[in-house]
Amino acid sequence: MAHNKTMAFLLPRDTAVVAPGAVHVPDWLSVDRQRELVAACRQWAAGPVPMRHTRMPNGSTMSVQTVCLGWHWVPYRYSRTADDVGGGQVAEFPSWLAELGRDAVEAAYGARDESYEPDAALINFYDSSAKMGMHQDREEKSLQPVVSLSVGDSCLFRFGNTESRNRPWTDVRLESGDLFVFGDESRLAYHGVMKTYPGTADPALGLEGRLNITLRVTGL
Ligand SMILES: O=C(O)CCC(=O)C(=O)O
Ligand SMILES: [Fe+2]
Repeated sequence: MAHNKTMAFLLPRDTAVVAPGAVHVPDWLSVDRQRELVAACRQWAAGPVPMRHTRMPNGSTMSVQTVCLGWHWVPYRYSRTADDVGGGQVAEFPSWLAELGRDAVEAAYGARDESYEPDAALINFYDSSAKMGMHQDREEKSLQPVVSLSVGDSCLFRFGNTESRNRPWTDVRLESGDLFVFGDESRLAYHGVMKTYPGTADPALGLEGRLNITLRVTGL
């Protein structure tokens, strides 16, 4: 009762193992790093392949807008050229981003793995109404962990199980600067973004909406 709920944002959030191999590391990225990522995402979104709403096999489009690095993802495969958006060559996967991925895996699992070499990134932009349904990241031939970085508006991230898109799941609020890594037994767990919380981003980021960057090892 004495606890003042309105002050809850001042409390540091703890690292949490959400499921075996699935780790949430709050506030992992410094604000400077977040600003650098926002700038990088703006560049990637500008080309050579433009950011777009991915078209699904049934003809609908995703509410999220996406641009890829290294390999272009279309449901449900990777390719080197963006055949659904002009056919351009996908931008290179930068070595600094792979290094950030190794740092992320180390932060989540407590052990460094120099052999972790992500070669594909999906840059997702969520406007105030965008979300992403429960799905598995399973187009990769490798079961190396997926690294997820969040910048901008907070979101309600749902992390489920490997069997189906249904319960049990754990709801996690991902905030700007948070890291989420899922590998090992959780690598093929269903997950999704139920909603974002518009206007929760730090104004210092100069970003309206939410950016999420996932790093993957395609094994291709
Ligand atoms: O935006 C997120 O936090 C998750 C993105 C995601 O699951 C994906 O790109 O496959
Ligand atoms: Fe995913």
